[in-house]
Amino acid sequence: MNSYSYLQMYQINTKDVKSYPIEWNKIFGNSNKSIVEIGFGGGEFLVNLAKENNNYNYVGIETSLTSCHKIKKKIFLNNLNNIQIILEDAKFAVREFFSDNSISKVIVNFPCPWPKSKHAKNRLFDEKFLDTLSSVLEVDGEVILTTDVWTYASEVKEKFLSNGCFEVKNISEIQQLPFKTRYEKKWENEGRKKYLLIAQKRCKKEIKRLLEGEINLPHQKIQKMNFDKLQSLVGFKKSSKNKTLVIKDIYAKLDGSEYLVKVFSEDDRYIQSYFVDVIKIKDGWLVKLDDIAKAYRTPSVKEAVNIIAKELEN
Ligand SMILES: C[S@@+](CC[C@H](N)C(=O)[O-])C[C@H]1O[C@@H](n2cnc3c(N)ncnc32)[C@H](O)[C@@H]1O
Repeated sequence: MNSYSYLQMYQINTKDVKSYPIEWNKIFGNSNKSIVEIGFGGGEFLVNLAKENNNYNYVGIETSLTSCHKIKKKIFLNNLNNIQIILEDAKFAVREFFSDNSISKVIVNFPCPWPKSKHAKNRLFDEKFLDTLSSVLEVDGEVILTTDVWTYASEVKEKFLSNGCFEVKNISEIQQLPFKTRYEKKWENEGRKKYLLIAQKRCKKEIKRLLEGEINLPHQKIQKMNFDKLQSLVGFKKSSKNKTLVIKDIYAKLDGSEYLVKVFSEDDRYIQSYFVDVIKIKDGWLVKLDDIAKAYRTPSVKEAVNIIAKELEN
């Protein structure tokens, strides 16, 4: 193996999964429960945890590609087979990729508290995410949060209490984490204190997932294309309660046999940008989600394919 081959390993390509939620026990080849770390940063905590206790499967979720590269190197150097990582927003990933009652612990070390109200939408622990946690954690499963901001710990505690499905077991100052993280060091150097909050699941809320079961490539066939409509699709916008889609642009193949429609869409605050392909076939046109620039087949993505087909049908 050359020195960078590990970059192809340990990461689930979540857009290529055949059905959701992901069957983690098949991936790990055992029946262990999962421990999930959100925002693992340099990966120090998750890698040491996985080294110490082999009775769990460990899944790390990050939005930073650099962090994913860093942890993969550590997993490889430690020869661990009990960690997989996901490059994705944790609010989406925890809800869509984990089944009910399947996680033992969710660990979050030093998340950004996003204190300004204009950034509130970036905060991890919102009402919907707490509902997700109540669903995916096993009974008595725990959320373990470490933060350097006391007001943040107190706010999150209040959110857990008002959710009604959690008992807050602990909220206190701690001296150190079992394994030091990069941000723990950083805040220690600045003389900041550390606080630990543990919330334990007591009951479960029903949640609605966007991706569930087998996900087929959305497609529609049309007999005859209205070429005037094709041009006017740019700028098309449709919004409903939890879905928005906007057609941004259209690219054509020189011989006119294929068009790529660039779409932005949003489901429940999860934004995706992708292409819908309109291709000439023997007896008409095929409108389908382009399978190269991958997108999750969420309700708004399926709707985009249907709307484009309907608008273009002559
Ligand atoms: C302040 S750093 C803490 C990193 C690490 N836990 C530590 O203690 O050193 C927060 C990390 O969370 C990640 N992050 C932020 N929002 C996220 C989200 N919605 N889903 C997954 N990771 C997220 C960031 O990329 C960043 O690496």
